[in-house]
Amino acid sequence: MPSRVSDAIKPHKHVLDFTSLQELPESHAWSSLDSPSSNNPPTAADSSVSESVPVIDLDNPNAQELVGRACKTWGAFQVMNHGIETSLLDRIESTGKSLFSLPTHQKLKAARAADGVSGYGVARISSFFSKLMWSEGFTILGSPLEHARQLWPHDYNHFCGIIEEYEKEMQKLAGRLMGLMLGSLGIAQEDVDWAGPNKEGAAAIQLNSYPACPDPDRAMGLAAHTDSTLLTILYQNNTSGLQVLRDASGWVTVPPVPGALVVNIGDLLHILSNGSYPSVLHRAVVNRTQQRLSVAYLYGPPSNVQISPLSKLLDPTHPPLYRPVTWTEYLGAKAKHFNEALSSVQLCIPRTGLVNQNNVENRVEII
Ligand SMILES: C=C1C[C@]23C[C@@]1(O)CC[C@H]2[C@@]12CCC[C@@](C)(C(=O)O1)[C@H]2[C@@H]3C(=O)O
Ligand SMILES: O=C(O)CCC(=O)C(=O)O
Ligand SMILES: [Fe+2]
Repeated sequence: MPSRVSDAIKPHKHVLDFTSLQELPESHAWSSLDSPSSNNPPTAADSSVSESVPVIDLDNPNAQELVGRACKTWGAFQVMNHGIETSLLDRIESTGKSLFSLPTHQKLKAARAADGVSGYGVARISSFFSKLMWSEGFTILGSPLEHARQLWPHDYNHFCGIIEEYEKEMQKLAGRLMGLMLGSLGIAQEDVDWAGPNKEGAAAIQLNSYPACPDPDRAMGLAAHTDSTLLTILYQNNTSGLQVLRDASGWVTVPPVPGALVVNIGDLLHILSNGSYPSVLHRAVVNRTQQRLSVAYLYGPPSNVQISPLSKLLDPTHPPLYRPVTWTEYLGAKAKHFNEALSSVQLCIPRTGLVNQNNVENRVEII
């Protein structure tokens, strides 16, 4: 076991053997100078907030209306009766745990390539910060087979089987949630050609592990970000850590609710809804005693589809606020501009807030 911080960091430029550390290394100690204020670790004031993200029963006949309200006001909610078997959630949790408990040298055999998306490594948003995050992740885009073979040369099918089943079930749930979200905007899912029944979106799975941390108040599990997705479905184990930013209340913890899944709005739904359903800034904080595990299902449109504000939501007083983008193009903008990506695809808005009513083509004009 390494006794010095430098030894614990050595195996790979940015991956720590977290278990060997008794104190927080400087490389992982966040202060207000290291990040914009919205990224600061929580303060005592944050935990005094009483409001919390809505928990919606999908069997409730008013589910669509409740989803719409949550999307408008929170950008996130939790769902119950979502149709995903508890045993599948248990299996994804335990396979995630077994992945992250492999020795560091073994995990590094499946390291994400510098120009790649899939594989093991630190949070990809790390490059935007001077300090490192107290977490490790494993991203799956497409088949996990090659990486699974490197992690478990004799037993890779077990992992691949669980991932395949998880993807299939999550794809169904994501389609159902898209239907509710579009319905709550007054739009039939069938009217959006790439979102109709039997159409499959694209998706990635992100397994996150946040080890117990010797100095949680100065560490950051995953810094504040929005997802580039239409929507993200997050399974979190029974340890809290996820927080969403609510303008009036600051950072609000999304407590683990047994059997529930967290849903959050990503930037592409923000664009599609012309800003009616804003993507939500969220982050993960860490704690002193327990490892936390989360699994994000990042759901987007088929990669070649151009996403732009839905025409039914537009009129001369509601001009399109964003230009069309594909998911691939938007991920490029995110990699370059990070949390400024959404503004990078924003169209000019009238300075007066008024639009020339005679402009029948919905072109935005500054008057
Ligand atoms: C499809 C994707 C969304 C994502 C980038 C990725 O290519 C795969 C990982 C995703 C993730 C998960 C953690 C937070 C996030 C911002 C990141 O750095 O990697 C998201 C990306 C995203 O939504 O932009
Ligand atoms: O672990 C969490 O609670 C958040 C994870 C997350 O935001 C992500 O993977 O995009
Ligand atoms: Fe996220």
